[in-house]
Amino acid sequence: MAGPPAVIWGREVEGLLRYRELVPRLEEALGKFSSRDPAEVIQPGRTTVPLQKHHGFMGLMPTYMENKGVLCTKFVCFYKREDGSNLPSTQATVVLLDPEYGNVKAVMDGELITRMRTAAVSAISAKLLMCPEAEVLAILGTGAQAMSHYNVFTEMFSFKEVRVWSCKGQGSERFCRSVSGPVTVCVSAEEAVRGADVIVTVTRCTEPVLFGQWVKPGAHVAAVGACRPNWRELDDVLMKEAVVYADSREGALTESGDVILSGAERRQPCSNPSEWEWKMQCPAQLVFDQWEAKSCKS
Ligand SMILES: NC(=O)C1=CN([C@@H]2O[C@H](COP(=O)(O)OP(=O)(O)OC[C@H]3O[C@@H](n4cnc5c(N)ncnc54)[C@H](O)[C@@H]3O)[C@@H](O)[C@H]2O)C=CC1
Ligand SMILES: O=C(O)C1=NCCCC1
Repeated sequence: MAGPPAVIWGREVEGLLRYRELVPRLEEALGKFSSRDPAEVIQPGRTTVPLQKHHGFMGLMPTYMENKGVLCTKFVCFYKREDGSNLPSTQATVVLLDPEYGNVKAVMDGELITRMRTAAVSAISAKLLMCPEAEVLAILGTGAQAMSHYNVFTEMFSFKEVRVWSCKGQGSERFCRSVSGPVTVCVSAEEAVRGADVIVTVTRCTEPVLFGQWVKPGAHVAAVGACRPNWRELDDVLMKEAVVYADSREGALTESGDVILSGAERRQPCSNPSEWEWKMQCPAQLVFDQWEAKSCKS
């Protein structure tokens, strides 16, 4: 009989995860996912259950990597409510199973894993797509994702300035206290993004906060927050002007309100894969993984 699963919670996860190890692992996993070889990665689109009464959703995210012998699933709950709760608006649990017998090997707190995984994937997209001379990073949002994005982007790249903005200044003070480097707090999203080389959108808004007319040509946008088909962070102008990339065409077309509602033109998969084999190209330059979007305005 299999022994009880290891339980890896909070601080223990914190002590184990480092971007310098996570980023190369994720790059490898993204490459395998893009190869569409079922022995490498099987990752169906996520199943999402609305928690209407609580203004939230539960997503079930299973993955199997046969060659690596990894079978796992994440359960993630995310909420839109503003009830003053101290609990994070995104909570997750990761369950690791033995693929041979199905017994549970480990149960892990997935909150930090979600924060770090998401930010690391945005940073990987920037590594591949942003202009190498990028100097200014702008982050829209000041919550958990904003902090993890600040951490990995400043660890991996040398920006001269990092700007941050949040709706009604919410959370800006806490953000500045929590991050370990310099940051400029902006009074409007426009002020934050004008002239920025890299823009990260990590808000919980459902209407556009980032407008194409503010974004400088060649800027790289990692649009993370609008992960429901009726949520937006980017306006139609940006979506139509940029070039859109996705590593899961299906995921982007099922979950990304920015892709679905903007009516951005869809082209056939490109035949010149870079390090990842991008599966979708649109006139705007946006990268979408199953749960997020990144863009580069051409
Ligand atoms: N693509 C992905 O893989 C992931 C996406 N997300 C999504 O990213 C977003 C941010 O997540 P967290 O940082 O964990 O949330 P959070 O609750 O910690 O932070 C949300 C931020 O958005 C701001 N905000 C809320 N309403 C706004 C509005 N109307 N306009 C502008 N700003 C507004 C808040 O002031 C706060 O700064 C959420 O929508 C979440 O669902 C989260 C994790 C992974
Ligand atoms: O982990 C993810 O992927 C999430 N996507 C949407 C919002 C919650 C977390």
